[in-house]
Amino acid sequence: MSSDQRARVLAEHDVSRETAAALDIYVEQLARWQNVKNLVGPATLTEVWHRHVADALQLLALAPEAKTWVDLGSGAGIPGLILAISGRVRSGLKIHLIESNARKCAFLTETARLTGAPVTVHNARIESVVSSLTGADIVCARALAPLSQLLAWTEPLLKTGTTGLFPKGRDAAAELTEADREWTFARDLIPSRTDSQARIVRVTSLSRVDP
Ligand SMILES: C[S@@+](CC[C@H](N)C(=O)[O-])C[C@H]1O[C@@H](n2cnc3c(N)ncnc32)[C@H](O)[C@@H]1O
Repeated sequence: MSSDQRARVLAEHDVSRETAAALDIYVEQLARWQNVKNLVGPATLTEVWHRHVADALQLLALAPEAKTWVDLGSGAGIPGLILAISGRVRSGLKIHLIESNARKCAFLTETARLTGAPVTVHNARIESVVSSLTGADIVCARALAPLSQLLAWTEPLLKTGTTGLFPKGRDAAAELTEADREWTFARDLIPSRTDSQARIVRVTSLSRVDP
């Protein structure tokens, strides 16, 4: 991992020294657990600041007032745990991390404890807990499922006022076309700051297309 990359990401996102220290703990933990638990694609570890930290931080800037977040399929905490570490000084911030894999949940719980990140880790399947989280300001998910599946999982939230922020790669347009067959929703396509081909799809006001 290059220290240039770290410095660039911290400067671009105006990260305080305290938050940088907490993000360092996250990166160290990721490397330590990766040796035995294989949490992220091994090739991405050398670019963790750009591929994972910066990719997550750009979401926080899109919803600066949001207090309650839900991150689906958190894996190694991307984006949810990184957001919680970075926003932990914001009063009232709470991020729910939903992850079905127990060893990933152990990583999330331990790293949240070490960094003071305000998270609740749900070692559960999305479909069994998401309905209990209505009222959240934001629901997000990276690298989990096509948009139509994300909308199906998050329907209870997105039809009751929650905003969806879904980072997508170059297939965003095709995923929107597919989702439009079943769903009606307002959307913005926000250019990603980490990949010129990628988009963050912001979704509000979801309802099912009338049969
Ligand atoms: C490809 S990984 C992506 C992890 C992370 N969001 C990222 O961007 O690196 C997808 C994660 O979602 C979890 N997952 C998949 N289906 C799930 C479900 N129905 N409920 C909860 N977690 C799920 C998997 O265990 C895995 O950790």
